[in-house]
Amino acid sequence: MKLRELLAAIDENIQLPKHPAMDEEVKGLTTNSHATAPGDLFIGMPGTRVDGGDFWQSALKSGAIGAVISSQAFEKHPPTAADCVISGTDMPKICAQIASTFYDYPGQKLKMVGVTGTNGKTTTSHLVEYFLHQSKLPTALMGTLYTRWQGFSETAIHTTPFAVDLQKQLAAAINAGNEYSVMEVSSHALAQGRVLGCQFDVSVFTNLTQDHLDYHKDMDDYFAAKALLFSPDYLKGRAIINSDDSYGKKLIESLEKSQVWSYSVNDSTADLWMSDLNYESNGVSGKLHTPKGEVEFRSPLIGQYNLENLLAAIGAVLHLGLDLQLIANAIPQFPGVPGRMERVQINSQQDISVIVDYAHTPDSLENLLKASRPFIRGKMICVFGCGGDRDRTKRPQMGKIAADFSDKAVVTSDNPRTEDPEKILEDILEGIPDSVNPTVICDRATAIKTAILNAESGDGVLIAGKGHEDYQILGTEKIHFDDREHAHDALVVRMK
Ligand SMILES: CC(=O)N[C@H]1[C@@H](OP(=O)(O)OP(=O)(O)OC[C@H]2O[C@@H](n3ccc(=O)[nH]c3=O)[C@H](O)[C@@H]2O)O[C@H](CO)[C@@H](O)[C@@H]1O[C@H](C)C(=O)N[C@@H](C)C(=O)N[C@H](CCC(=O)O)C(=O)O
Ligand SMILES: Nc1ncnc2c1ncn2[C@@H]1O[C@H](COP(=O)(O)OP(=O)(O)OP(=O)(O)O)[C@@H](O)[C@H]1O
Ligand SMILES: N[C@H](CCC[C@H](N)C(=O)O)C(=O)O
Ligand SMILES: [Mg+2]
Repeated sequence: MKLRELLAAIDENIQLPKHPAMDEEVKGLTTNSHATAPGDLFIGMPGTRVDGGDFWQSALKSGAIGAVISSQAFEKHPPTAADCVISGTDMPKICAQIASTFYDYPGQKLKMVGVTGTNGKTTTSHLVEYFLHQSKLPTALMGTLYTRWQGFSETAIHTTPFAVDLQKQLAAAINAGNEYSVMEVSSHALAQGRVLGCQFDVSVFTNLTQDHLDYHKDMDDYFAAKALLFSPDYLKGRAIINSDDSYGKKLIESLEKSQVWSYSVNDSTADLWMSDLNYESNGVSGKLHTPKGEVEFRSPLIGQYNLENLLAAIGAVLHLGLDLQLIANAIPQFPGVPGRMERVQINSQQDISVIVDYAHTPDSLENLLKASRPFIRGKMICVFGCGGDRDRTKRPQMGKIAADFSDKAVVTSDNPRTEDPEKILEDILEGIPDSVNPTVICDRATAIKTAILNAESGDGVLIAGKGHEDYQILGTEKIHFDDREHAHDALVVRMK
């Protein structure tokens, strides 16, 4: 596509330069001046540290045929007539418009499900993917763990990719024969307009509890970002919303009634709800009521929160036309999600249960501990930490929750990033009452080993915070680290 045609996609009133590059073919798009290849169009994005537009000269030097940048960057570094530089004001929107046009509007062609909320996005989107696959509908999944579809899987860098990568991946998904896409949409992505240009047939809201207050000003600001997924810019179909959540209720009130299917674990006024509930140590069973009929099912997923994820996913796929009985029949075989309540079991003689889980917020940690209690005969030992360079206010809260809901808290490092790991531990310990005596071991490998070796027969060791992650970020370095491997090795030593 020629640069002139591509820029016509921008709905802002921009001034196009009289430059021969305007009639050149654009070979690719980039938002990173360091990764610019000859023939690219460089899009300068204002970030939290710098304005990418300030680097247009470097991008042109690397072979970009042109650059689209913010008006601030344009004024700061005015181009000459020899440079093909265009300026605009709403850069996220401009970037999304260019990216979706360049990749031929994949976000409008696929049937799209977007899942947002503080917790449960990865689990819910895996359930949606699973049900669509059970119905033989080719589906792409994008989220925290990976972008994948049949025959393809790539580890994700962000939960929600930036616009250029996102549109490129959606186009690749279509090329590979996919008709559906289910994606986690983070609040960062919504605040930064990463998914503009996508039209969602279903938008799901799981819940809103504290996280990311390093990035969002306060909870209202955080909620406003999440709520964008339900605005006409994004949502073209059905909103599936958790009405047991207070922010979910608020969201429902802001939307047309006919647009929403609410879900609740026990409120019969919701569109999807459960009766005859029976929580068991290895799952939950009950009768599901939906706008498309009623059905009984048994789910292998533990805890009320996973039932909520299931209701959200069922609502989404019912709206897409899947058969309710087929869904109910498929639930018992759901294989689970890596790093979510994942058991580490080395053999049948193992005398303690060990579970790795991605709980890294106050709410998810509390949920994990409450949901695990019924199937642990002995004491519940919770190994956890908090990420560095992220919301600090959740640290003492998580400390208090671990103290309140487990029998032994083992406080350790998560991903310290550029913070002093000992300082993060201090922040966590501030929330732990004086009457409680936690074990504090900064080195995560040692903490896991100590917890597993000191546990008594029948105890349960819950290792929270990193789930599927196979790395630890220390400073700016990323080392290989997998909770499951460390737990496995410690169990081998224990069972010798
Ligand atoms: C807060 C946030 O989203 N930050 C992202 C953002 O970084 P930033 O705002 O600091 O970017 P910046 O350094 O100011 O640069 C701005 C622009 O200038 C460009 N640039 C910069 C320097 C240069 O020399 N040349 C150049 O072109 C950059 O490529 C960028 O496009 O843009 C970077 C590059 O595109 C991202 O890698 C970075 O993600 C950071 C690493 C991150 O950790 N993000 C997390 C918080 C995140 O997005 N998480 C959510 C999930 C949250 C959840 O669990 O719900 C996610 O969707 O993954
Ligand atoms: N619906 C839910 N409500 C509360 N907690 C949940 C819910 N679903 C999962 N959890 C807990 O939160 C953790 C993370 O779950 P999941 O990965 O599905 O959420 P996510 O929203 O994708 O998280 P992230 O934003 O970090 O990608 C799980 O390991 C579990 O402990
Ligand atoms: N998506 C989450 C990941 C947190 C995982 C945890 N292990 C940490 O490093 O804090 C975030 O961006 O806050
Ligand atoms: Mg996720």
